Amino acid sequence: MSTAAAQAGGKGGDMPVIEIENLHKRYGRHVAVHDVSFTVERGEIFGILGPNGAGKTTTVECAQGLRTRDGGTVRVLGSDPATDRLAVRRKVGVQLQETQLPDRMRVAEALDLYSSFYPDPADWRTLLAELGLADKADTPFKKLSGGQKQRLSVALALVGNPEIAILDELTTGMDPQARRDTWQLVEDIRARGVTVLLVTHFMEEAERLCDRLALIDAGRVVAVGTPAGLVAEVDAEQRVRFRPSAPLDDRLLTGLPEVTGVTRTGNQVLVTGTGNLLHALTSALAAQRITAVDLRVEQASLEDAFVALTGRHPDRSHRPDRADPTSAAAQRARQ
Ligand SMILES: Nc1ncnc2c1ncn2[C@@H]1O[C@H](COP(=O)(O)OP(=O)(O)OP(=O)(O)O)[C@@H](O)[C@H]1O
Repeated sequence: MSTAAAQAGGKGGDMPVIEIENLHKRYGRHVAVHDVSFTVERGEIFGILGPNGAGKTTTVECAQGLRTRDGGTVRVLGSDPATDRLAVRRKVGVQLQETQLPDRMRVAEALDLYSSFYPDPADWRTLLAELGLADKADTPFKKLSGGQKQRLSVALALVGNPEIAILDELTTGMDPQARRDTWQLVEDIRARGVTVLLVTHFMEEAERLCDRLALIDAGRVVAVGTPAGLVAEVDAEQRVRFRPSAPLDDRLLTGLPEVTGVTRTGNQVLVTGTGNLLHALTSALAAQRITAVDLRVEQASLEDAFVALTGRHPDRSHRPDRADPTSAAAQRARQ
């Protein structure tokens, strides 16, 4: 393990690398970020999770000094990005939502250019090899596949040897395999000793990658915690799914105090409830000599927690197509 990675492992005692307190940002009369506060510790993968338009990108853009905040305080590695933008930019690698390089620019040219912005750039050839792009140095940008473009954008974010990498919707538009490969990439970035601030609207991504996350909805932080901690905070219903081995009268189940609902799909029964649901259910079935075939207990997920906290599904409210002309990114590009 590198020294940086070893340092990254020790979270206790260090000052947070990012501190955001009561951040407020308006675009004209529209309040994009009402009140956002969270801190990111050195060496963690910290997620900002929320639906389309929640204010995630605005928040990280304020942290990078790309946007001027209207209220609150922001400290990144001890500096205020609003007044000390250069210091922040040198230490923070940014993978933009939609990296667009000139079509004909070759991978090596792009990396040379980005390297020239930093006082102590990484050896980009090593970086390319690590990202599986070693043989693409002479390839023009437009000839890269979607996944290769994404990896190049990660290389560009890392070429300045940053202490923090901000990754915004890194896996949007990827197929499941490419998404999994990219998750590995994010873990590799952290293993290099880089703190990762990850913006996402994918539950599974947040649950799988993030040490801690802030759930953001409509410009406000709804909760901050570990994925497991957030799930535990919400007293979500338990769900048990099975096929009865013999005809079953629903009233046998609905009569149990632990059961709050019974629904059927084909020959499958889904029982929701609280307390010691599984025990109550299997005992009641056993008394009727009925076996629960293919019995599955479904754990509450981060999605359940999000829905319980906000009443909304973060994935569903997100547009599938980032080229949507009404999208926040498109609006930003026009301004
Ligand atoms: N430049 C801008 N001018 C006006 N309104 C904007 C601008 N940028 C963002 N907004 C609005 O501010 C709100 C927050 O947008 P933001 O992009 O920060 O959200 P987000 O959570 O990152 O969503 P997305 O996934 O679409 O990027 C949205 O209502 C958006 O339409």
